[in-house]
Amino acid sequence: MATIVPTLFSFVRDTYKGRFDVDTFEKEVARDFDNQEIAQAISKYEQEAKNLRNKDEIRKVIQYIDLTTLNGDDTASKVVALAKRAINPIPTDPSIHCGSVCVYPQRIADVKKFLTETKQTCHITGVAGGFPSGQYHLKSKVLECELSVADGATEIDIVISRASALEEDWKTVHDEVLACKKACGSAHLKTILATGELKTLSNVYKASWASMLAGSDFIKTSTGKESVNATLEVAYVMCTAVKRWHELTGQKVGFKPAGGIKTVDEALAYVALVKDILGEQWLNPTLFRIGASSLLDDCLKAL
Ligand SMILES: O=C[C@H](O)COP(=O)(O)O
Repeated sequence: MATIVPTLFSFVRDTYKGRFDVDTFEKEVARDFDNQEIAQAISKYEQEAKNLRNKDEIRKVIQYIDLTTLNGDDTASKVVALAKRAINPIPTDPSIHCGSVCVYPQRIADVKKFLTETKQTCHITGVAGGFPSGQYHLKSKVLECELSVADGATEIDIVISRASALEEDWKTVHDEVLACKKACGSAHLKTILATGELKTLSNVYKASWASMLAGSDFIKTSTGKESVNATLEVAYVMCTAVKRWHELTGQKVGFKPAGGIKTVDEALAYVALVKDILGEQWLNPTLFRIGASSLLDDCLKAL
């Protein structure tokens, strides 16, 4: 029975793939969150982070990192230096690699060229689809995904339309993610909810659900450009949605907190949260990443 139920749900999901039924969606996402319960869970995760702080866990954190630079003054030499760091973040231990190197679309080809010339491998994440605001025509979002994959990105981080989310137009949120998913081909799609702009936890849950329905391989909290980025509170809500999705479909969607995570202690609190809500099986770079530009520095200091 345990295996039949996910199979049946997978059948239902696949039958309706690409179609968004508003009534079914509203029924599934109608739920409240108990702020007190979330606050208690968060203080437990912060406490557990202190217990987790050891060299083995820090090495694991390094492997979760999507090592990021997303600046207007990024150049080929800067992203190549970052890729070298992502491939060998601990100079004395060549067995450890970051999850990926994460750059703007115009810099993807620079990283790809370096990897080809040096015969090295590393996942390349390209932010695309109107990153960071999402305030662009769908055609250009889709084109950006296609061009990024053509340049060598193996993973694409897109943003949802916050305008549509705030207008409760979840069908448009879903349909845009679906269009980008198709444009990504075999590249993994991580969908950024930009939770700091979604106003309510209920919207965070709905945005998570619409993104997973549209085929996202990961859901990600933030771009790093909002005034409020990753928080344990939104992580709790997003992982609850990922858990529910897994119960219904048998599919494991990844989770990526990103933006403002700078210290080992902060990163380990997310590790404790994922372990508690989704289980140990999520704690590997296939299902858990941390988007961060400076976290690696603190990890190396702590080793
Ligand atoms: O996706 C990754 C974020 O943009 C990184 O944000 P951060 O610079 O605050 O670490």
